Amino acid sequence: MDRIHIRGGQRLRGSIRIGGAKNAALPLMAASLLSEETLTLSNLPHLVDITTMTHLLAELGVEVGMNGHNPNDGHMGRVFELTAHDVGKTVAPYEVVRRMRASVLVLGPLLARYGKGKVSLPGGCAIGTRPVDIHLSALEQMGAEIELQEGYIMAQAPDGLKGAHITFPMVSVGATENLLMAATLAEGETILSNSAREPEITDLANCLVAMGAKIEGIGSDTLRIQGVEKLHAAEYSVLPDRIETGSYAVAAAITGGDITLTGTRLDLIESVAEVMAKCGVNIEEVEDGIRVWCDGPLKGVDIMTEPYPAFPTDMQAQMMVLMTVANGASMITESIFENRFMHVPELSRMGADVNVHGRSAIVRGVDQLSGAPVMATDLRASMSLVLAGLAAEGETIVNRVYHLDRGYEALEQKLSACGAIIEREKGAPAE
Ligand SMILES: CC(=O)N[C@H]1[C@@H](OP(=O)(O)OP(=O)(O)OC[C@H]2O[C@@H](n3ccc(=O)[nH]c3=O)[C@H](O)[C@@H]2O)O[C@H](CO)[C@@H](O)[C@@H]1O
Ligand SMILES: C=C(OP(=O)(O)O)C(=O)O
Repeated sequence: MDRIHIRGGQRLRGSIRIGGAKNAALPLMAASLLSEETLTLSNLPHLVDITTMTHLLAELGVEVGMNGHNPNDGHMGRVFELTAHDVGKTVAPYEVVRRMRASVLVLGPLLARYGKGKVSLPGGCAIGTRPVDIHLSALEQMGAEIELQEGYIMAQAPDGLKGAHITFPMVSVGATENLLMAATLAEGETILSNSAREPEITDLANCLVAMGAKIEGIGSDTLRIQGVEKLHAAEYSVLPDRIETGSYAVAAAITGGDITLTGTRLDLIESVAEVMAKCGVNIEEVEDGIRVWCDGPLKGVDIMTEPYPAFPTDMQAQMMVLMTVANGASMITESIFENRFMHVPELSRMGADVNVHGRSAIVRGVDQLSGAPVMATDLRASMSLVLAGLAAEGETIVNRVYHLDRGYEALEQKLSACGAIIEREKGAPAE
């Protein structure tokens, strides 16, 4: 199992290229199941989750052509050509789904295209129970018959999916994506009210439109979809990763550094930039990206995670680390997931002063974090430990790096190019 060694205390300076968004790329790849023609996706990031989705799609009979980079794209990401010939394979097995919850996003497309799908229940994970009840009951409202058997979702719609007016009982990114994809090929009109509005959903909707789908209300919480008979070939470039952008923005701030993040956009991280500005961090838009620098003291700011456009839960752990070295106290409230403070005990081992009370954490800033061996528990918690390590005095060793590889491409290379002392130890003995 790999580990990451970091020697903290370097001011990071330089430039980091932001990759395509993992959380946009995964649904976009699933969307290839909706058409027998080729979906060409560019700016795909180099991540384990993308490999996992590739394996799942191959399992479902999708031909995946990997075409290297697109020189005209302006991005460094990979280009995949995904062709879902009409092979009718409809089983997403446990062995793949257990590695990545986003696998459940194949269910809507399978039902819409083939009228059936058998997808392993994803189960919970370190950050919460994460049920898929909202996905299932919404698909039922479109005429799907669904049973749970031996850990699998067995779904069928022998007469095809029918348009429906669905009001989601709570905002769910995955349920909005699954239903949006399903509705593109359903009979008649579907209205999705109380939809999630994350930029990754807008990206999916825009790609579906490029494939011939009829969607109105893109970017709003009400999506109106007129089902069509078939979708066709399209080419689409994945939007920049706003969470990778925010994470490296924190790296610049916490080290008193100055980093230009290229291939990304300020409007994607507005709520994060707002918090950072209140905290005393400088952020400005530059050509092809943003510049983040910090040359003064940091100030504690309160944060509440909520659905987009509010502050994203996927930036909560990283922002908490910034607060651990800011002046004063901050209250961080996590309203999306019930168990997303797993990084707190590890940060405390590095000298942070954080107290968790239910869904809120009180962070009291300290002068200096100190390096320690720590254990990563989930993707963003892992990044928070890397960020803490960059600011800490001495050496930090982050164990269980496989979480990071799900969501951060070339992490050590990107950070060391800005002066970080960071190294991966390959195949360290199991902890
Ligand atoms: C691959 C991907 O894009 N992952 C993102 C997606 O996850 P994901 O799509 O799983 O997150 P959701 O928006 O669905 O979850 C939000 C909340 O709704 C609950 N819920 C969700 C569905 C359901 O059927 N029943 C239910 O109770 C969840 O447990 C959670 O408490 O959005 C999250 C919230 O922005 C992000 O943290 C994840 O990084
Ligand atoms: C929680 C995340 O991902 P997933 O939904 O794939 O677990 C994340 O990207 O922070």
